[in-house]
Amino acid sequence: MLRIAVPNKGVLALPASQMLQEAGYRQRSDPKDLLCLDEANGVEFFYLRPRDIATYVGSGDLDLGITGRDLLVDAGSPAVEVLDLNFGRATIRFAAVPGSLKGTSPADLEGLRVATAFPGVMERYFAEHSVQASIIRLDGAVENAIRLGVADVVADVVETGKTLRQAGLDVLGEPIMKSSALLIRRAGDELPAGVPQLLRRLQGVLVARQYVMLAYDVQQDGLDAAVALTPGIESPTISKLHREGWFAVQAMVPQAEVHRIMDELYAIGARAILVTGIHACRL
Ligand SMILES: Nc1ncnc2c1ncn2[C@@H]1O[C@H](COP(=O)(O)OP(=O)(O)OP(=O)(O)O)[C@@H](O)[C@H]1O
Ligand SMILES: O=P(O)(O)OC[C@H]1O[C@H](OP(=O)(O)OP(=O)(O)O)[C@H](O)[C@@H]1O
Ligand SMILES: [Mg+2]
Repeated sequence: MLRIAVPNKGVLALPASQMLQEAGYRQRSDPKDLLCLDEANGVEFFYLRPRDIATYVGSGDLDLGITGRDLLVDAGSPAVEVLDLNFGRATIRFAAVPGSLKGTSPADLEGLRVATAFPGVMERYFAEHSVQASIIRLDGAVENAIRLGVADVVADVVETGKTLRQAGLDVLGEPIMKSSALLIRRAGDELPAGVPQLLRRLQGVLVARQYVMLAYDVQQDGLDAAVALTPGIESPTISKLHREGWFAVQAMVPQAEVHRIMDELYAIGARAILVTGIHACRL
């Protein structure tokens, strides 16, 4: 039985469970449940704080886990990324009252007090940049630390930047790190049986979310140009229409580009251009 840690609360909890469900796994029906057995797939899911997940996986007590890259680095536990799950995207950034620091380079933080919920990430960062700063470890609402006189600078999660703006702070310099939700496992261990199938399923969900299926009709003289616009993954499917000289084409295209591609197909004479979603796939 594969044992997998899933965030029980916070911003990663819902998208993690949704992704597992889309991959065909059973998930808890009650948000208070801390365990869910998916007997049919041979997996047991444990719902844990995302901050603790790397610890359980690094110790080998659980086979796999879903957590943020920043939380994995912060834990300093011997766990590594298996797959980027493409949700929970955020950055960790420095922020301060505008004009309160000498500059925005790492050296400008020398001797300052930095409040953060990511002390492990910050220790690594300061060691790499040979900067001596004092790290004030807080649990949350870190932006308040400057106003309250506890710190000169904060290092916190920034997604939209709204929280910082509302606190009257400006980001400083480049992001300290970019994070997203990852599937992680213990470093150095062989992958347990059942993991390759789980990976194929999750990759199937990632692809299904990023691609759509495009179908259209085009005449013989536009076919080469149309195929160049929609090369698909292997190659597009082309079938003859009943009407002489016309063809039907089907290909997967990236969702983000579908409207540009439809415009260009239309311009070269393609018609009856239809887009449909993909629910799941194995490539
Ligand atoms: N807007 C966001 N706020 C906080 N964390 C975010 C956000 N977007 C993505 N994340 C990621 O989510 C993870 C933090 O999840 P966690 O559940 O600990 O935070 P939370 O949702 O702020 O919960 P809590 O504040 O109750 O601890 C990190 O990996 C972080 O990078
Ligand atoms: O850039 P934004 O989109 O504003 O999001 C980032 C903010 O959201 C999170 O706070 P949360 O609401 O989880 O409170 P917390 O600080 O108590 O964890 C995070 O710690 C940042 O403060
Ligand atoms: Mg938070």
